[in-house]
Amino acid sequence: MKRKAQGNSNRIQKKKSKQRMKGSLARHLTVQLGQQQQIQNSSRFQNLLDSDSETELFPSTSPLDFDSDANITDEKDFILSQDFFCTPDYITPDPPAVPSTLDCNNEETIQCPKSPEKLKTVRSKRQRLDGISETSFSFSISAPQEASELSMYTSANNDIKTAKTYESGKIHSYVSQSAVALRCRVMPPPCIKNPYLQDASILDIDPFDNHRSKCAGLYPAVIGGDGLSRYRSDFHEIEKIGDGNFSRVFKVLKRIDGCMYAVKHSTRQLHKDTERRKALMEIQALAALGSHENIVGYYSSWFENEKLYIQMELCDHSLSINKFSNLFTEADVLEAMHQIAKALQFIHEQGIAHLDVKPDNIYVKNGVYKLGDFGCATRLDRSLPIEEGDARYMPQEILNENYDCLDKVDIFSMGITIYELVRGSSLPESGTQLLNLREGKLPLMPGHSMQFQNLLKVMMDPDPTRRPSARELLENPIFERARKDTKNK
Ligand SMILES: Nc1ncnc2c1ncn2[C@@H]1O[C@H](COP(=O)(O)OP(=O)(O)OP(=O)(O)O)[C@@H](O)[C@H]1O
Ligand SMILES: [Mg+2]
Repeated sequence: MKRKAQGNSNRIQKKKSKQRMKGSLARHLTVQLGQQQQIQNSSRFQNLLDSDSETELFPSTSPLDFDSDANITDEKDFILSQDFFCTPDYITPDPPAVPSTLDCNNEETIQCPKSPEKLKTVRSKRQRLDGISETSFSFSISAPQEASELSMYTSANNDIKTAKTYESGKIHSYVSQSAVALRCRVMPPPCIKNPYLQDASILDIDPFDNHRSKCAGLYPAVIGGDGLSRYRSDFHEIEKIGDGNFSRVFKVLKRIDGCMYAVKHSTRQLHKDTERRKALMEIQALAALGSHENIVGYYSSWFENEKLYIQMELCDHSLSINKFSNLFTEADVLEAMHQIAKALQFIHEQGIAHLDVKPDNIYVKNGVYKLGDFGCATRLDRSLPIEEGDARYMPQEILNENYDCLDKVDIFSMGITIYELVRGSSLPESGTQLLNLREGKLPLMPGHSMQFQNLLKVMMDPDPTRRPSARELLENPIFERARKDTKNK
C-alpha cells in the first residue's frame, strides 16, 4: 500500500490541496444549499472552514495521499458530507423568493452561536468519538426512515463531534446551528402507537420503549424553528390552494423528484404535547388506511416550528360548493357518490369513521373523486376520542352525543353533501330547513328521478340503523343505471 509522502517538499502541495478541498467543500455547499440557504449558512460554514484552516486538518499526513489510513478516514468523512449535500442541482428549481428568511415567520434566521475560543481543534476520528455521549444520539431510527436521512444523521453527528474543542485541559462541546438543524431533521419522534391499526398485537409492541424517557413528548424544542426548514429545503412552494379552519394547503414542487404535491400545515403552532398528538391522528389514520384510489394519497409528514406538515397527493380542486355548484347533474353526483361510497366502504371495513364528509373534503383529480381531510377520523369501536366535523353535515344523533353507529354518520354526511351539490347552494348554518333535513324531510327536487331522491332520503334517515351501509349503497342498482345512461348519451 502506498504510504504517506514525507518531508518539507510536500508542505506547499499540502497547503494547496487543503485549499482545494476547502474550495471543493464550499462549492458543494453552494450547489446543494442553493443561493438562499447559502446566504444564510455560508458564514457559518465559512467560519468553520476558516477556523479549520488555522489548524492542521491533516496533521501528520499528506492530503494528497489518500491511501494512508488516516486520510482514508478523513476522506470518508468528506464523502459523507458530500453525499448529504449532493442533491442534484439540475432539478432544483429557483430558490424561494425571500433570501434572508426561510420561513415567513422569520423563525429561522437564528444567529450562529459564538464559537468558544479555540486553542486546538482535533479532528482525529478517535478523539471526535471521545467524550460524546453516544446515547444522546442513540434514538432508534424506524425502518421507513429514508436512507438519505440516515446519511444526514451521520453527517450531522460528524459535524457535532467535530465541534469539540479543548481549552486549558477542559473539554468544551458545542453544537453548531447547522449541526442542530441537521440533527433536528433526522431525530425521529418517539415511536407512538398508531391507534387506527387493527392488528392489536402490533399495538402491544413498543420497540422504542427504552428511549421513551430520553425523548418524552414530541420534541417541542428540537423540532422548532431553530434549524433548516425541511419544507423550504425539500419543496418549492408554488401557490396556496386551500384554507381550512386549522390549516393551510399549498401546491408544491418536491425538489428531489420534480413532482407536484399538496402540503398541508397547521396554521398555529402546536405547543402542547396533547395538541401535537391530536394533530397526528390525521396522519396516523391516513397511514393506517393505506392507499385507495378514492382516498387522497399520503406521502409523508413531519413537525417543523411546532406545526405539523403533511405531504399529500395533489388534487385538482375540491367540490367546494361555491365554485362547482352549477356543474352537477344527477349522473355527475351519482358518479361522485359511487366513488366516495367506495372510499367509505374501504375505511369502514378497517374500523375507521371519517366524521367530516362534506364537499370541501372531497377532492377531484383527473375526474376521480377522493376523500380527504382525515382530521376527525376516529375508530368505529369508540376507542378513540370523537370530534365531529362540520355541524351542518352531522346527523341529529351526533348532536345528541349518540355515537353508536359512527359509520352511518358518514352515510348521512354523504347524503346531505350530495343534496347540497345537486341544489347548487350552500346548506344553511341552522334553522328549520336544516332541522328538516336532519329529520330526513327533503324538499322535492324537480328534474331528479324518484329513485335518486329516495336514495338520498334513506341515507339521511334520522334512525342511523335504517341508513344503508357503504357496501349496501354500492349495491344499489341506481349506479348501474346511471352508468348506462351516461354511455348511451
Ligand atoms: N391534497 C389536496 N389537493 C388539493 N387541494 C387540497 C388538498 N388537500 C386540501 N386541499 C384544499 O385545501 C382545503 C383545506 O384542506 P383541509 O380540509 O384538509 O383543511 P382543514 O383545516 O382540515 O379544513 P376544515 O377543518 O375546514 O375541514 C380543502 O378544502 C381543499 O380545497
Ligand atoms: Mg377540510
